[in-house]
Amino acid sequence: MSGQEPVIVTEQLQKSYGEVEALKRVSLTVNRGEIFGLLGQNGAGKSTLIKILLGIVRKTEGSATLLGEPAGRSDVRRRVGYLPEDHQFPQYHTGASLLHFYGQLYGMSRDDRRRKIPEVLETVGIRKRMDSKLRTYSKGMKQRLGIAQAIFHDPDVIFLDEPTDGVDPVGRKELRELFEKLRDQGRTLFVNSHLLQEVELVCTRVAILQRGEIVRLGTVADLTRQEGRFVIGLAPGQELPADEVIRLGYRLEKAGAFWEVVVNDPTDIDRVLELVSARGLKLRHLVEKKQSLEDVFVRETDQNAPGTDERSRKQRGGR
Ligand SMILES: Nc1ncnc2c1ncn2[C@@H]1O[C@H](COP(=O)(O)OP(=O)(O)OP(=O)(O)O)[C@@H](O)[C@H]1O
Repeated sequence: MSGQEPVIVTEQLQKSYGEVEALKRVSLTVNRGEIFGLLGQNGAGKSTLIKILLGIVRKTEGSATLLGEPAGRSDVRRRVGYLPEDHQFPQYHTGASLLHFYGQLYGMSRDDRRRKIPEVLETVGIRKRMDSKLRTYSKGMKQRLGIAQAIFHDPDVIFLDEPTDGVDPVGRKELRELFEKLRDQGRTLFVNSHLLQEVELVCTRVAILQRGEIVRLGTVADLTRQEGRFVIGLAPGQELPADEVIRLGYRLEKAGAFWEVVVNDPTDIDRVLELVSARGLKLRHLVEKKQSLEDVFVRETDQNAPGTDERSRKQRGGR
């Protein structure tokens, strides 16, 4: 059952590596049954946040709890799954032997492992290759195996760093469906991804981290809404009375068979609709315009911001 049961909570979380302030008073709550997306440029602090929650890195100030316990406690770690970015599993393993290895680490019995290995590999779509060596796996198959490793012990919270990296579009869709299934089972997913379209499709809420601070936090629907910008379509051959709409004080633009109307307050669209009705016109299409998550991200993250990672500046052309 999903609801308002906090699973990940950080309050005024701060982390410094010497002079570098990687996280500055980050307060965030993720509830049970959410697929939460963490976005940010290289060096924004995403990995630091995940590593503190996993108990790999120590916080400097503030608090971080996972499943109601201070982050990093060993009993909590057993209830957490983690897919690291750029994981390198030893090539001599097969898919099955790798999961035997991780299952042992998780304290699962031999019988349990034997029963669950084919099941979980079926779930991620690589069961047929369970006895092949990893050196024969494609990048997408390795990524699916990484996800199998992260969910093998039925964790309540799953951290996924770039989960669909190297997976083809059909595979990405299958993995999205898997993530939704895990969410429907009441698990909480915390996803770190550069693939903003992916995040937009699968995440319920997202946070944009910039230079250690959360600059935007909300549902994908809220972040991508363009308040007061509507697209209107009328029955074929009908024309919106542009002069009258402009006289109401709104902006109007024709876009193909549609009109884009910009009103001051979203409820003002009712006045345009009244006009449509009063002129005997037939409304066929009305939507509030959206922007992509990528647009929001690019606007929020100043590409030349000082303090972003040297590496990311180089990737952008050495500025
Ligand atoms: N062990 C460390 N010692 C010193 N500085 C560090 C260390 N780890 C991270 N940093 C710095 O902290 C800041 C945040 O880094 P972090 O790895 O958390 O960012 P990120 O958002 O995960 O980046 P990426 O998308 O490139 O993985 C960066 O300025 C980075 O250089």
